[in-house]
Amino acid sequence: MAGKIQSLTEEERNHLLPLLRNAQWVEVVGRDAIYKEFIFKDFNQAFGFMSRVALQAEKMDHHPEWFNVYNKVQITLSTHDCGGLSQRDITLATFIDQASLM
Ligand SMILES: C[C@H](O)[C@H](O)[C@H]1CNC2=NC(N)=NC(=O)C2=N1
Repeated sequence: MAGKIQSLTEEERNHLLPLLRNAQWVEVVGRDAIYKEFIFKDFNQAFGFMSRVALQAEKMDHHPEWFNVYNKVQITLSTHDCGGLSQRDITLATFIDQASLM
């Protein structure tokens, strides 16, 4: 349905993962996924952010695993269709970082 999605190559990882780490994304232990925690002023700010991400996720047909309590949003990104990180996770992570600044 979603077509063939390629896992990131070693070369792509060597290039991209340092950039993600600079933006406070971390590699999940024991799983090919990335994780970041966002803290906002209050629930309204957190949920506004989640709404922006949700609309983009639907557009991309690529969805975050996330957990929210009040002003905190914890996000894990991975591509189920390839069992690990793909370019889609990088694209969504980049969008998420922009959306968190709005
Ligand atoms: C059927 C549907 O297109 C797929 O299940 C999509 C939906 N959203 C998805 N989100 C994520 N994170 N990974 C996927 O592989 C994925 N696949």
